[in-house]
Amino acid sequence: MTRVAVIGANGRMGSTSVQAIEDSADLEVVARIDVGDDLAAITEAGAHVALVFSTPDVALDHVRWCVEHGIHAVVGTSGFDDARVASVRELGAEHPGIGVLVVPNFSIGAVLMMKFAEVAAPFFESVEVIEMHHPDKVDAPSGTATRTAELIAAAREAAGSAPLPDATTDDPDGARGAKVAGVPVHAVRARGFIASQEVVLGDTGEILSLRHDSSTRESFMPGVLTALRWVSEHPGVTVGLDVALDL
Ligand SMILES: NC(=O)C1=CN([C@@H]2O[C@H](COP(=O)(O)OP(=O)(O)OC[C@H]3O[C@@H](n4cnc5c(N)ncnc54)[C@H](OP(=O)(O)O)[C@@H]3O)[C@@H](O)[C@H]2O)C=CC1
Ligand SMILES: O=C(O)C1=N[C@H](C(=O)O)C[C@H](O)C1
Repeated sequence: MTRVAVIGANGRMGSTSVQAIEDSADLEVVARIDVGDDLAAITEAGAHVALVFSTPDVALDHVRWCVEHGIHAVVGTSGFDDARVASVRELGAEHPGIGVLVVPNFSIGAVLMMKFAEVAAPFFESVEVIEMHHPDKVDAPSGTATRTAELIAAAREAAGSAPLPDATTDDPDGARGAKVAGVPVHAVRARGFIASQEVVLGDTGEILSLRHDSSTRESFMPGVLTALRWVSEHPGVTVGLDVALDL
């Protein structure tokens, strides 16, 4: 049995993950950490792997604590940007046996949507990302949208694509969205959504829409379990579930 500590265990994703881990045959929850709990409970419980679903303001501290204490970490918290990844990578060099897997989105469908967007991006003149989430989400744009925009930008740069066409000169209220790696990203927050994203690719006379919807948090659980099984066998810092899925 792989012994798992869940950090942010009382939250929406933490509590759903606790249930999924308990329902699996080969993983067990040995520590449930939330606000006010001492992280020492993780080592005292003999955890092998920590699943981090705490809030973006504290997740880096949690991951660093895990690496320093010889615990592999799967990071689900959003906002884990390049600077945070670099900080963990630097720390990880002092703990070479430890694996850290940062996963912007655990849903297999969302991972495929990001991959399809990366493949398609150089073939279209225009591309924009629209992400839609529940209004209790604290960060925008979503980690998924940020990762998607970065993958799109890298694919277009590698292919030598032209800049995205846009004649807008007057946009005092930011109606054209945030620019992530140069790609427009639009964030919707509305009751009824869990997590959705549409990548709109346009060229003369055609539009390709790549849309993914998670309507329950259970949609993330196969990816969470895959990541927990994968991480201890893969030392170093890895970004994206696509790597663990051999995509
Ligand atoms: N990678 C993926 O596929 C997915 C990622 N996410 C991301 O996961 C993160 C969590 O999302 P969600 O579960 O909806 O959010 P929640 O706010 O429901 O859960 C976060 C939990 O972390 C707790 N927490 C806050 N500070 C600490 C601390 N210092 N120590 C321990 N626990 C702490 C919170 O407690 P309290 O409420 O008391 O502050 C809360 O219980 C977000 O960044 C979200 O974007 C979400 C869905 C899928
Ligand atoms: O907060 C959420 O709910 C989600 N957060 C992640 C993100 O920011 O991309 C993953 C998913 O979109 C749900």
